[in-house]
Amino acid sequence: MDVLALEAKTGNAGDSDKKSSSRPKPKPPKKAKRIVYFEVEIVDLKTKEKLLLLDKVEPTATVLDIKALFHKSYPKWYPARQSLRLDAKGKCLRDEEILQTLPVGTTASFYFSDLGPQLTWGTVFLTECVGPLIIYLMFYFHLPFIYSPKYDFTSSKHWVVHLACMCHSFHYIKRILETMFVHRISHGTMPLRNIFKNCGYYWCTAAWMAYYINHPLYTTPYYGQQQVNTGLYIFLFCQVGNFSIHVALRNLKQPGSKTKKIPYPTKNPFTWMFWLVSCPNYTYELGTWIGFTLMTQCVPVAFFTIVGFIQMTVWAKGKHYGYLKEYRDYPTLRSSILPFIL
Ligand SMILES: CCCCCCCCCCCCCCC/C=C/C(=O)SCCNC(=O)CCNC(=O)[C@H](O)C(C)(C)COP(=O)(O)OP(=O)(O)OC[C@H]1O[C@@H](n2cnc3c(N)ncnc32)[C@H](O)[C@@H]1OP(=O)(O)O
Ligand SMILES: NC(=O)C1=CN([C@@H]2O[C@H](COP(=O)(O)OP(=O)(O)OC[C@H]3O[C@@H](n4cnc5c(N)ncnc54)[C@H](OP(=O)(O)O)[C@@H]3O)[C@@H](O)[C@H]2O)C=CC1
Repeated sequence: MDVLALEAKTGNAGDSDKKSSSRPKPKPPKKAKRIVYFEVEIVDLKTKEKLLLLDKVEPTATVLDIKALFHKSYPKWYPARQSLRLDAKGKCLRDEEILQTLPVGTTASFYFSDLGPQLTWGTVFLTECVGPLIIYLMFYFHLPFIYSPKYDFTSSKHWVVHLACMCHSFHYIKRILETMFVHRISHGTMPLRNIFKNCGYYWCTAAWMAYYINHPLYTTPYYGQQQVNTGLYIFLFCQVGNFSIHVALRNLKQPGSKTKKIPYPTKNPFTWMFWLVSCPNYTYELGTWIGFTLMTQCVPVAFFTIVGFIQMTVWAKGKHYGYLKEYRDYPTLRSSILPFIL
């Protein structure tokens, strides 16, 4: 059907200057344009066993189309679970790549590997953020069986404890809303194991932080109100900064698009950090937790800040080197996460 449609277009274009002649000349017979179909072989990456041979694949088929055809023969491997590569040691092909633009002849071999069970990104983000929100509040309200029974449902006498609860809740509500309304995430899914890693980290550290901050014997910061206020200002400043970067990153993509671009500062001064670092959202996230550590003066919060910083540094470096590799005109002043340092 595609062939016919193509021919009809070509035929019409040629006819346009013949319209002026009084006696219509007989049309030349249409030349059938031959589609060169591809033969696609799918081989198991580990065992090198041939799993499937697709013998008449359209050249315009995408990697996702091939995954769908493979899924028909192997129902347990739905497309999001499949990784296809051209080279056993190469990178996974992206779903939107087109067969005829790949560096293959008309016979293509793909190496298949199973990525394991997958979850949507939204599910993971929401689960990892709703948990800390609820867990923290359970400690804040002194639910039974957490502290001594005489403290059940009592309220702390320290203003900083209430402020910390507001800040913590605000942070996770912001992340939930951003997941729902701001981020345009391009990966459809991520490995199921991530939910255990991420939720284990977020939920356990939230409980650990909340236990100490809301403890009836909690000691307020050493430098008093001045320290709390400084921490609060840093926290709020960085929350606005982090949100501004998320909006700037969102605006780089059209809805539904997966195309990434070099992010640049916008009119919003909080995005000017893009002059100095590749991932200012991580820089602001770090600042948020430094502010919270200062405000609460609590060791588990400092631990959470350090682990998050290490993880974000690893990701930021990966993204930074990815930008440098992909874009020759990438701004050279930028570091990964900490201006001029890291
Ligand atoms: C008191 C108690 C304290 C407890 C403390 C515990 C401490 C433990 C420390 C743990 C720290 C954890 C910190 C987590 C902080 C989380 C913060 C967040 O909320 S961020 C938001 C959530 N984001 C993430 O979780 C990021 C997850 N992303 C990924 O994992 C990867 O992006 C990806 C695996 C989904 C894709 O990787 P990518 O680099 O984009 O793709 P590549 O093509 O380069 O592939 C690399 C490698 O991964 C394999 N892969 C790709 N896609 C998948 C997939 N969907 N499922 C499974 N595997 C996938 C691919 O095949 C490659 O494998 P390889 O063998 O190298 O070929
Ligand atoms: N406290 C902690 O320990 C941690 C907290 N976080 C928080 O979670 C937030 C989200 O984290 P994470 O998902 O890793 O952030 P990313 O910066 O990887 O992604 C955020 C969004 O921006 C998009 N994006 C990123 N770069 C580009 C680009 N060049 N062009 C177009 N779109 C782009 C992403 O799309 P795509 O899907 O295409 O990548 C995604 O939708 C962080 O900003 C931070 O606030 C994150 C890690 C650890």
